[in-house]
Amino acid sequence: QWGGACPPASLLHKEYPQRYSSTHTSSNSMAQSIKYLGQEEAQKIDQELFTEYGFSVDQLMELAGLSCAHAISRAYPLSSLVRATPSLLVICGPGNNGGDGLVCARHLKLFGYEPSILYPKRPNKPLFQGLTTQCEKMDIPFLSEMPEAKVIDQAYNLVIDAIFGFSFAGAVREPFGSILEVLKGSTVPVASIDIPSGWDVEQGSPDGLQPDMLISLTAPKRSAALFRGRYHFLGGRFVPRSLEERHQLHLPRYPGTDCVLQL
Ligand SMILES: NC(=O)C1=CN([C@@H]2O[C@H](COP(=O)(O)OP(=O)(O)OC[C@H]3O[C@@H](n4cnc5c(N)ncnc54)[C@H](OP(=O)(O)O)[C@@H]3O)[C@@H](O)[C@H]2O)[C@@H](O)CC1
Ligand SMILES: [K+]
Repeated sequence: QWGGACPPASLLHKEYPQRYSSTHTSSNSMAQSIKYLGQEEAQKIDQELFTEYGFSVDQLMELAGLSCAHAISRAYPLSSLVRATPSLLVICGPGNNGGDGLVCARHLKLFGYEPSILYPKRPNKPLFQGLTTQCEKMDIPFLSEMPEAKVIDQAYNLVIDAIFGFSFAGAVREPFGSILEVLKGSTVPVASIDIPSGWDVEQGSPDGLQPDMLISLTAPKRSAALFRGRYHFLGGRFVPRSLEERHQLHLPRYPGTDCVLQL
């Protein structure tokens, strides 16, 4: 099922009723196709948000990370956790996906969870240094190394995968290759931010990580059509309508004031 050059077209679109749309020209009962983005288009939209629309990275990262925390607390409410403490392991990579993970960890702490962070490759930029300090000041522990799979199984309710996002390419380099191998050997559910890490953004990965949850930011990427976990959420409710229309994203309408939506 993964071997072709591209996932079958039938997998790239899903039908969603436009229940909350007030401006769409079709009737409320008509279904609309959400677009699954290629890597280049995802990066182009990202750039347009900054250059044309005047957003800053930290603004969108805050909204993205906040929406991930909301989605996670919907799928795994505190009352549903199996361990005695509401412990979470958040693994952050070297790019903006890792930044989303730091923001998400901070909000989850405010929601009552007990996150710990593994952040093995830290960019030397004020944005990431600030996000790290905020987590430290909120008593979120930073681990010095990746725990073994059996330790993860005993200690944590959920792993949040904020290792790679839509700029990932090529074979996974260390230390992330070993980290992903450990995760594959663990039985704790994984919630992936934007892309299951290690997956090709468009083609997925047949023997890669198989997360229980995927939170697609802005719009799902093509590989999301191959996601087989229980929870697929859309987050990042910051896309201006004109940008959505230019790229024909056909986003489903978020309910009320919610910043996430289950697909
Ligand atoms: N508009 C939106 O939707 C918004 C999106 N946002 C978020 O940003 C994410 C995209 O962020 P991004 O562009 O910084 O890329 P991302 O994938 O995190 O990291 C790339 C880094 O990983 C590394 N690396 C790459 N390949 C590798 C390999 N094979 N093996 C090992 N390492 C590898 C490489 O680092 P290097 O090793 O070169 O230092 C590179 O710098 C997006 O998915 C979403 O989560 C929100 O924050 C804001 C609004
Ligand atoms: K990820």
